[in-house]
Amino acid sequence: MKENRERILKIRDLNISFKTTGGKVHAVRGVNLDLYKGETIAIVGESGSGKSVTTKAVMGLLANNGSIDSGSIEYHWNDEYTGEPKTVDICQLSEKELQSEIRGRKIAMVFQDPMTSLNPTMTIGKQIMEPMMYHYKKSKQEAYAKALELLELVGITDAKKRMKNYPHQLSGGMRQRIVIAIALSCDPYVLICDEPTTALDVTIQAKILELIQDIQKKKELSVIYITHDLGVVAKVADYVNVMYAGKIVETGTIDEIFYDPRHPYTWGLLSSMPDLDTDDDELYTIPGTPPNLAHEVKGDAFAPRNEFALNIDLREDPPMFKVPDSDSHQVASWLMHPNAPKVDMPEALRKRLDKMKQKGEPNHDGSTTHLGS
Ligand SMILES: Nc1ncnc2c1ncn2[C@@H]1O[C@H](COP(=O)(O)OP(=O)(O)OP(=O)(O)O)[C@@H](O)[C@H]1O
Repeated sequence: MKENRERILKIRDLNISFKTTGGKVHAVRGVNLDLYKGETIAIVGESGSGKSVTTKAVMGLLANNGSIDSGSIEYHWNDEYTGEPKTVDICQLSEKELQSEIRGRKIAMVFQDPMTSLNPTMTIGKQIMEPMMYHYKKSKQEAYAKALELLELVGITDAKKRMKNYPHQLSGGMRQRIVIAIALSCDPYVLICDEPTTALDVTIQAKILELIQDIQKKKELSVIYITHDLGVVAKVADYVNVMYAGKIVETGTIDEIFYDPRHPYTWGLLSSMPDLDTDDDELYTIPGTPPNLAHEVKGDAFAPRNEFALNIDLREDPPMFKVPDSDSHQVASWLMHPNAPKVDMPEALRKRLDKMKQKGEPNHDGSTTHLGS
């Protein structure tokens, strides 16, 4: 772990619900999360686990039927002029403050499908320039010059010509580069990438991830990835947060989550991750389905799907247990209680993870060195 890490986001006990015709959906249940300057965290979990809702709350972008019932999302920064440390709770800001202070300017988001974030009727140039003119009151000339710079940064050649193009004239990979350029146009400190490569083919996916990593290094950005894809996580993340039914059930460094996972849900996710040696037919799927969050969850929400569930799981929600000898690894499972029976991860997964370790995966910095070295 790096010394003198500078915390930029601190989420504590965040609870979010949505009013629906089927009742109140408790989508995010007591989430704690930290993000430090220049670092990358990933939030992983099955569909509906609350990944997007959590990060949308960070942007102050919850749907109209949603509300933050309790908790805080502190954003920390140093004042541009005085250098003084400042803190704001994003949950307490008005829409106007969110628009002028946070969204785009301090925290920007890249969504899965570039076509949904680009305006099909507006040229690329205009779409990159507008936020700068709005947020920073840049003149047209300044915004134009910066837009060219940004297009270069995201690896788009012939930038002047591209500025005049409309989104449909570009390939999927190029469009995602444009979306990244727009996200970076107001020099945010945090970039949230929601499944940024899912809609792209595999070779383009790798290029976009590399691009985000390059830019991150150049600009000391902090990045949050939301993804189903543990392969993406392995390539990019420093820290991983595993989410299930609105809760973070395991958190740790990438090595801890990939080589020493403790939560049976994390075991399931890792077992169901495709790799080059696995025939798709052999892939494991976690049995059952996540709970309906419109109903109150009693005990551990994962218990009905957990072959290792204990009696207490049916009655009480487990707290976060610290894994001994680690400052970063925590697990919400009663199996971590000192009096719990000792349960090891499934043998097939152990073998799989050992094989990955031998191969030097996860290879999140793009190098060929083994982790932990
Ligand atoms: N506007 C809404 N109204 C009602 N329920 C909602 C709304 N938005 C999200 N939810 C519910 O909140 C829960 C968490 O959704 P969320 O989109 O955060 O999941 P996710 O982990 O990001 O899934 P995915 O990977 O599919 O995007 C789900 O049960 C979802 O149905």
